[in-house]
Amino acid sequence: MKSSLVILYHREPYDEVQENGKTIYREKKSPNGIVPTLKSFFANAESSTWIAWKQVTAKQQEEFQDRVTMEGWSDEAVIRRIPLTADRVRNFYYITAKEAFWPILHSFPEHFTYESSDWENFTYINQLFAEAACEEAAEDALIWIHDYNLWLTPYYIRQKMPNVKIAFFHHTPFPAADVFNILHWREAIVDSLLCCDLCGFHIPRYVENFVSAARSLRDVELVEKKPVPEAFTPFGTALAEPEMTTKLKYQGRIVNVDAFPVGTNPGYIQEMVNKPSVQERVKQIRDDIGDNKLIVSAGRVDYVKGAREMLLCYERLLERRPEWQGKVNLIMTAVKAAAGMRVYKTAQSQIEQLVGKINGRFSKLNWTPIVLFTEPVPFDDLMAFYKTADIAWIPPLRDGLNLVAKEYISAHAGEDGVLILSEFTGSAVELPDAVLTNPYADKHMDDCIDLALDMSPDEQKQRMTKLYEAVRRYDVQQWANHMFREAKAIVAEAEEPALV
Ligand SMILES: Nc1ncnc2c1ncn2[C@@H]1O[C@H](COP(=O)(O)OP(=O)(O)O[C@H]2O[C@H](CO)[C@@H](O)[C@H](O)[C@H]2O)[C@@H](O)[C@H]1O
Ligand SMILES: O=P(O)(O)OC[C@H](O)CO
Repeated sequence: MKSSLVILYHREPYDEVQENGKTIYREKKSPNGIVPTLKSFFANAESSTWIAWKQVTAKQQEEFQDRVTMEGWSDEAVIRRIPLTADRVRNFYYITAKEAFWPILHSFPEHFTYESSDWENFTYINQLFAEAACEEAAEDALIWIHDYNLWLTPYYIRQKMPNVKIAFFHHTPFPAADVFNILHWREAIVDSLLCCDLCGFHIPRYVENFVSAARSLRDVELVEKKPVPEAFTPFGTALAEPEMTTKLKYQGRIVNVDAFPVGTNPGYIQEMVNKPSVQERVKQIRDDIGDNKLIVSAGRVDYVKGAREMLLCYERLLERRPEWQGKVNLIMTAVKAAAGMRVYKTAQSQIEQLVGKINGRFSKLNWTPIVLFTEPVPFDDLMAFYKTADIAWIPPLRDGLNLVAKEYISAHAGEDGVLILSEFTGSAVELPDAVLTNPYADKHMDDCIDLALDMSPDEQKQRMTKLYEAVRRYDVQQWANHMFREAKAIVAEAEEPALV
């Protein structure tokens, strides 16, 4: 049976492990916010397919099962796997995506490496995804593609299925045109994105960046521009935009562009936080640290995440305000996206060295300033950290959105807590009641941690109530609904008789 919804995301929605000679599918452990987001509505969807790659050996390839279903999910939710050799995965994901595209997307051109990239392999794998999508999709299906790893799939799909609906969502930032255009393959990428019916981004700034990149390379007509929706800050912060393009025209086709930031699931997070096992963990942590202030900083190891800037600021805090020595604890998670990525080695050793230095310098027999986790933390523990923490410190130099901010807010349900959030995360333009910080400015970082540590319970509640409202108003279901609504509107638009 063909699917009415086909999702393309490069990762599979589960970890496949062998236990006692049997294949077991387990919840993913990696610190990736996209898989749980997509899974939350895919698992119950009717006639849907998720397409991902799967690394295989030559032997595994012989008896490879390309379509699987998950226990507890709808039988009509199928996972279609594309078998790839280790070499292809390495060149596609570890190198071309992470060493060439990632630094450009996050405006770190100094990390961009052209020589090692394998564009041919990238194109080939994108073609495989496109072919699989066309095999799975019904004529009137919606094909929803996620992230830059699959930048070229819209082009190949459009060639085979000229009338199918294609939507693309960017989970990362989209950089300014002068940074994007460093990519040698920029025309092919833009041509492919212009084959979509809808190109979605987290925030208006990324939409505008995409539009200016597209217009710098192709003769694209700007059809419609509007003031940004109320949910976004229109001015006054680093990523604010007052207006946003909503429609482009290229080679006779309309390309809708839009900003709809991914949401979290506040109800589920509340349920998790209130579980007896999590409550017990919260109590344990509190018993361990007493009245100390607890700061949590959760995320993956990445030079874009601002871990170095945060650690240096924390060190300055302990120097500047020695009264906090022994009175504050920082729990930090810095987990690799996948094992063996050379691009993150420096970032990881920098974090480990700095943590070692700060702990070595300030620890007392009964107090260690930082506890660092470099392995994935079980979800229950993460929830307990969020709930216990007086402060969540989220300092990225760049981040598409940042779901940890929304998860922390949800865990506190508008009651208490302080969120320090970098202005360079997409979520900053949705969450103006956070303590917005500029991780490029030491003094500003210092002022923000002081403000957070000294904030009165009244001010905490006032800010967190508004933050919780924002997170609940636009949760993960709203995000998916937004997308499906737009897809429907596209059909209606296409079916409207032409004006004569
Ligand atoms: N130590 C740990 N162990 C286990 N899990 C952990 C963990 N630390 C964090 N996590 C979890 O991992 C997720 C990370 O979320 P992010 O928003 O940072 O997304 P991510 O970087 O995967 O991807 C991208 O997609 C998302 C969603 O679109 C964007 O917010 C983001 O900017 C973009 O890079 C969170 O859900 C968090 O709970
Ligand atoms: O590195 P991954 O596989 O966790 O994926 C990265 C996301 O797609 C970033 O937006």
